[in-house]
Amino acid sequence: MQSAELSQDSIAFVVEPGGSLAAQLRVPGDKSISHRAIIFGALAEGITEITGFLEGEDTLATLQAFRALGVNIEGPEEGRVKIHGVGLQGLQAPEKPLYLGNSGTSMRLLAGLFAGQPFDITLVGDRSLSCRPMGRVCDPLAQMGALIEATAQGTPPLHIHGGQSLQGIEYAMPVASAQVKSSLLLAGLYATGSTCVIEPAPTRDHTERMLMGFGYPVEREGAKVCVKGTGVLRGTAVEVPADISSAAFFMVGAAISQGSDILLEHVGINPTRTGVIEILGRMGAQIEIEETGVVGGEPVAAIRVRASRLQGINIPEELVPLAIDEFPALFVAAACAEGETVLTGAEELRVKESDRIQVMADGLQRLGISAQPTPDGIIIQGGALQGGEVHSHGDHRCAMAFAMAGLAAKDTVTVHDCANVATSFPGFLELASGAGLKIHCTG
Ligand SMILES: O=C(O)C1=C[C@@H](OP(=O)(O)O)[C@@H](O)[C@H](O)C1
Ligand SMILES: C=C(OP(=O)(O)O)C(=O)O
Repeated sequence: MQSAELSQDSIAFVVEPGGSLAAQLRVPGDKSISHRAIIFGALAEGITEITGFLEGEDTLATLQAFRALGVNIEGPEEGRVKIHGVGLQGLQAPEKPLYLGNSGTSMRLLAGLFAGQPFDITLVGDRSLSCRPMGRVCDPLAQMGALIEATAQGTPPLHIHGGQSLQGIEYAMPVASAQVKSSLLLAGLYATGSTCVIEPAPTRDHTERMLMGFGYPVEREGAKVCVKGTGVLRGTAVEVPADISSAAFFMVGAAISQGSDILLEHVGINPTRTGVIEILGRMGAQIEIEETGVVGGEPVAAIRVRASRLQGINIPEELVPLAIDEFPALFVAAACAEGETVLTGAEELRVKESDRIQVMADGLQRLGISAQPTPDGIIIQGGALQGGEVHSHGDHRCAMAFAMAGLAAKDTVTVHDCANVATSFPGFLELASGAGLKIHCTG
């Protein structure tokens, strides 16, 4: 698991100009849903069978964490995972600290779950995860009675002291974060009374949907979602749709390159995730959506995107949480659009796997685009992309966004530090190259 970190800086993507995307393809499984399927499958009574599981480093970190807690998990094999659930009280103390790699979702969700266990656990991460803020979960968890120590800066490692009795709280989140919401709901499974989270804006609701899919009661009233610590999870089948966050690179790539026409199959289009479709649509992208059903409580669709003439826009702030992971790709769309694109209200992007505003602004500038970072967003003037060397700073989403920029660039684009693409999108290079991106890898 640590090999990606050690090999960082050594893997670069090289994208030659002149490519376009023409293919019908399915990107890997949804990362958020895959994490949650492992967590709830482990906590359920009986067997859970997952199909379409994302075999990326982040979700494998969650899977390994539960193996270390004594849960028997078979697979993954071609996206199939079988979990022998141990029930809410069945986890066992791990022998050593749990390494969660690059995965903020694993660290924050598991902090909530482990706050309610009878034993101590330490959670550690890679260099990037070790710089990310954990106070946003540790503070409200402490209000519930949890005992968690972080560094003086509020960053990992987290030392979680077991054996605390948790009480439900009503918590109004200062940031719109599905990770914080989910962390508290997980702690709420072990708390007395109701645990309620109030969202300042809608965030992805996979936790709520999946809890209900496992037969656990969840109450929602407007912006407030509550659980009580008296339920039971029942093992079930979970089919994971393709990840709209991974599909987003192909949507943008097709929109910005002449002659492109791409069909993305079986993509999850949960309305709390579709900001990227809305934003690209407002920019003038030719997008067709054909809803094809509902799997595991999540709507899915085939998404077709063709080469488009994009216009710069002011991105409405209410769309920010609904497209939070897609902004690196959307910045590339903005760089290829006519006129100015302005993003505000997105300071959260500064505390992801990298400071995504700065990293993308630096890279786009190196490719000849005017990209002006602001404290909570960016102002991008569309223009002619040149070739050049850019750095992803170990951030998978920045790496894949820059790779797609190569479709519209006049010359070769080299993207450094791409090993972490495997955290969310194993096989990206092969899939993108098969679709028509002239990409290869060095190192
Ligand atoms: O709950 C989740 O699965 C996620 C929530 C989002 O983070 P925040 O909750 O910090 O916005 C997102 O950026 C992350 O990739 C996955
Ligand atoms: C922010 C992301 O993930 P995480 O917070 O789980 O590291 C992401 O995948 O873009």
